[in-house]
Amino acid sequence: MIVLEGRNLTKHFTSARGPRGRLGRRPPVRAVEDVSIALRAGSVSALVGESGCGKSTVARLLAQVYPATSGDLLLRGEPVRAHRGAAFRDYRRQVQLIFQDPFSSLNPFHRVRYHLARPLRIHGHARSDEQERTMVAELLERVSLTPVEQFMDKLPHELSGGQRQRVAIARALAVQPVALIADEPVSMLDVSIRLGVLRLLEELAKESGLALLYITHDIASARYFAEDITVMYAGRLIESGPSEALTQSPRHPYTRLLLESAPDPDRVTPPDATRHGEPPSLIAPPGGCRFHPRCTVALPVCSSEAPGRTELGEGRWTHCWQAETPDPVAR
Ligand SMILES: Nc1ncnc2c1ncn2[C@@H]1O[C@H](COP(=O)(O)OP(=O)(O)OP(=O)(O)O)[C@@H](O)[C@H]1O
Repeated sequence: MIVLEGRNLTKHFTSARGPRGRLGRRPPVRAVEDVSIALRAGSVSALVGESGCGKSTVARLLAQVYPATSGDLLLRGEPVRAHRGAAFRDYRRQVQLIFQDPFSSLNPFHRVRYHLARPLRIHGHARSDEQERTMVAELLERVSLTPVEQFMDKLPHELSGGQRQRVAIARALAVQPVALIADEPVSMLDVSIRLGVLRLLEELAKESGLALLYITHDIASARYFAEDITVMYAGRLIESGPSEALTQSPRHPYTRLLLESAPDPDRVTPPDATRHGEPPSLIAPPGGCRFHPRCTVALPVCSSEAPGRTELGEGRWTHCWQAETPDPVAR
């Protein structure tokens, strides 16, 4: 069941720097253009792309941290219209965000107990002190911070990075959301503990029926954890499909580049993500397909017209003029 859906989401920011145009206005940063994405109950989806491609902006649009320039949100199939008031607050409760840096999202002066009890109180889930204590303990157990008594009264700085991220996850769960958007949730954590936090998120999605969006620059981890992957480049979606199929036979040259650049223990020479150049500016993105200046198999049409969406069957699609060519790179 689709829990949360963004349809044709577009976000243009007013840029604070750069030259002004003829009317004295600065051109907008076209951070997100025409992004459609659907999250399913009990399922992990991944949104993958390089730094600056607009992933965090998509996360914030889905969580309604700020409004979209255009496009629609649907929660359980119902269009979301409230941008303030009780219905808006309820939406913000149901769609929770987990950030990259758990330290900055926890108040350094408050103990773990406070961080978890506060949302329980605000949303009326705990009606007595005793119920609150029980619920805080349950939340800590759900994120495997046990024995719970050891963690209740800790301050954020007394916890490891992984433990802090688990507290942030528990806090998000406290308000009983239907969707969780995890924006690079492990990229600031020690490599040795990343797997544990990702497994926890996966378990929570499966057991609690949460719809989980895992946002990452690391397509290798997305392949491992997510059922489906959507790839983003310079503000636009370029390819999507079931993780295994997409990573086994990528159809967009950019997805192929991402896979080639991903860490691979069997490869002798180190990968070079910038082999085909750098991502473009989002103030003046290239015309046509935004990837064409970096694409090794670009055709003349790629620089003049943006490719529409080609359905490839079995839940796969891509935006590429050569979508139907089996392997344009190998030609
Ligand atoms: N509030 C803002 N005002 C102006 N420009 C912004 C704002 N937020 C993001 N941008 C710009 O929008 C583009 C996309 O940023 P975003 O943070 O969504 O990318 P990202 O893929 O999440 O990158 P990273 O992984 O580095 O966070 C960038 O060019 C960024 O500078």
